Amino acid sequence: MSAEIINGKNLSLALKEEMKKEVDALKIDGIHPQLTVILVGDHPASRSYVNGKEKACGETGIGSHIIELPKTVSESDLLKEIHRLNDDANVHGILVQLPLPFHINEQKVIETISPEKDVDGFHPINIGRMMTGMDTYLSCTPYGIITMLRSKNISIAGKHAVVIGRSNIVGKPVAQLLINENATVTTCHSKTENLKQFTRIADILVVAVGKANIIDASYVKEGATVIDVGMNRLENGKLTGDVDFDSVQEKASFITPVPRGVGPMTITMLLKNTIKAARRLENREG
Ligand SMILES: Nc1nc2c(c(=O)[nH]1)N[C@@H](CN(C=O)c1ccc(C(=O)N[C@@H](CCC(=O)O)C(=O)O)cc1)CN2
Repeated sequence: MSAEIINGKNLSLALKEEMKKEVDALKIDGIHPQLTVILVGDHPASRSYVNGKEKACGETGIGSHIIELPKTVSESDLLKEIHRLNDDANVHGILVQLPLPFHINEQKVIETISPEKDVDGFHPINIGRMMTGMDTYLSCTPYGIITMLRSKNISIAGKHAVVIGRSNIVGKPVAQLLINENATVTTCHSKTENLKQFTRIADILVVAVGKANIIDASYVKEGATVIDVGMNRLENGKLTGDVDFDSVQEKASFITPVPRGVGPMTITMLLKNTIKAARRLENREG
C-alpha cells in the first residue's frame, strides 16, 4: 500500500480562492475584514510565519496590519496595545504571534484579547465554547486538521483517534474536535507507557510531539490515516515532521507531508476565522 498524500498547500490554495470570493462579496456590503498581528521580537521563524499570514491575507483581500514590538517590550505595554485593538472597531481579528519572550505571561496576553476578536481561538472562553460544541473560533491548527480529514471524506465518527501530544495549541483542542466529530479519542503524551499499544490500534493518528521522525511504520496500523503536526528543523536546514514519512507511507491509507501539510492549513484557517469575526462584529451571521 502507498498512502494518499493530503497536501495542505493545495487544499489551502482552493480554500483561499473560495474565501477571496466571500471577501469580495462582503466588501460590496461595506465590510472589509481586517486582521492585526502583533509580533514581539525578531525570532526568524515567527517573522516568517507572520509574513506568511500577511501574504495570505493579501491573496484573499483581507486587510492586514503587523505591529512590531521590541523583544524588551514590557508586559503592560503589550497589554495596553491589545486593549487599544480591542476597542478599535476597524479591527476584526487580533493575533499575538507565539512564542513570546520569557518575561511576558502568555496566558495573560491571550486572556486580554477580546474573545470576539480572538481569531487564534486560544482564549479560555473560546476553548470552552469549542469544548461544549458551540459555534466559535476554532484553534487554527486543529481546525486545519479536521478540514484536511473532511476534504478526503475520511470517516471520523466511530473511529479510534489517537493524539500524541497534549499542548494547549494542538494536542488538547484536536482531541476535543475529534470527540465533537464522534471519534473515540485517546490522548498520549511523554509520560504514556508503551505508546505503541495505543498508536497501533489508531484509525486516525495525530502526531504532535516535536521530535524528528520519531513515529515509524512499527507504530502505525495498516490502513490508518496519519496526520503529522511536527515541524523540526534539521542541522542541514531541512524541515521534517515527527513521522518517518517514507516508511509510514507504505502502511497508511492517508498521510500528511511536512512541509506542505498541516502548516499551510494553520494560516488558511486563520483567514476563515478572520472572515467569521468580520461577519459577527458587523452583525452579518458569522
Ligand atoms: N499566535 C499563534 N502563534 C503560533 C501559531 C498559531 O497558530 N498562532 N502556530 C505556530 C506557527 N505558525 C503560525 O503561526 C505556523 C507554522 C508553520 C506554518 C507553515 O506553513 N509551515 C510550512 C513550512 C514553513 C517553513 O519552511 O518553515 C509547512 O509546513 O509547509 C505556518 C504557520 C506557532 N505559533
